[in-house]
Amino acid sequence: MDDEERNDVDWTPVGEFTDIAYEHNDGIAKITICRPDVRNAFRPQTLVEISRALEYAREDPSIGVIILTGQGTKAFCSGGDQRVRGDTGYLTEPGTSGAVGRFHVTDLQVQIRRLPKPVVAMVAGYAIGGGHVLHLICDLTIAADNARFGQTGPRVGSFDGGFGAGLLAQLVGSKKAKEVWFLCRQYDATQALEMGLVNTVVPLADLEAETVAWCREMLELSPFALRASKASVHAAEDGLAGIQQLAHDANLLFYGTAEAREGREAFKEKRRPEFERFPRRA
Ligand SMILES: CC(C)(COP(=O)(O)OP(=O)(O)OC[C@H]1O[C@@H](n2cnc3c(N)ncnc32)[C@H](O)[C@@H]1OP(=O)(O)O)[C@@H](O)C(=O)NCCC(=O)NCCSC(=O)CCC(=O)c1ccccc1C(=O)O
Repeated sequence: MDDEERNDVDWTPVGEFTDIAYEHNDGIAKITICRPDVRNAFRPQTLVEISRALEYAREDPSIGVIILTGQGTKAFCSGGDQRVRGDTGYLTEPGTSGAVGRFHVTDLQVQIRRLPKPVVAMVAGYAIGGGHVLHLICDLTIAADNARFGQTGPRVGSFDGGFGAGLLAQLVGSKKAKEVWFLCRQYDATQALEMGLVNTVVPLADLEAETVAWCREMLELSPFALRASKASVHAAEDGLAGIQQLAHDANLLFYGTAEAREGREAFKEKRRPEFERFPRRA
């Protein structure tokens, strides 16, 4: 199978992008990093575009699940594009005197983590460095049998003390996470499955069909229960930010009750709310 032979679904492209493709089909959005010449390394533009696409998918009520992937079969993503790395972070206009860089990926990681719809990493080939962290952040990972995983930070002068270390340690244990970061080895798909890094490993030829099948299974389920399940898993892990997400989701539901509506209507009608009509539940 060559690089262009992975499409099993009749995807509809949406929007104008340079570094990614945004497509959808029947409730599923697919975001593809399209920089295969650099193993789908991301530059700031790539991350800004992924962020925009995630926002489209979030706001589109017909979308229930989002797939994040890389173009071709050689890589999901090889992390930050080292050619545009400057002394102040990653640069939007390298070579411009006084250009100030930053880590655009910081906000993107949080966006994926907080996104109230499941995000599935569909990994063929390398998920390396910041690309490995991207798959870690996704809610599920479906790996092709040619997938290879690893961090390279200490080799290239970088580290990720946020989700890249913490989430990894939660998934594979502290000793193994240190091994991943300290030795910068690569792990094949079978090892990744044994470590708990991925949900399943499938033949490369079946990757998209299998990922879409997982997505369709989720689309059969209650969207709000999926949203609350994601927030519930993160509630303890993400501290107050995790509790905030779950609590605000609970408030979303509360808004639909007669009790909450009474508060809103009483305010608008400039009268005392009649909360005594509602039970003080045991
Ligand atoms: C991914 C490889 C293992 C693939 O190897 P191989 O198949 O043999 O292909 P190559 O011949 O090596 O590569 C082909 C071609 O692509 C170019 N390329 C590959 N990766 C990158 C990259 N990341 N940036 C720029 N260019 C890349 C490569 O140079 C070749 O180009 P030619 O012109 O054809 O020579 C292997 O390629 C590899 O190991 N790549 C580097 C992986 C890496 O070190 N990535 C960067 C890690 S650091 C990072 O991702 C920063 C992320 C981040 O933003 C961050 C933010 C906040 C806190 C922490 C972090 C963090 O560090 O994660």
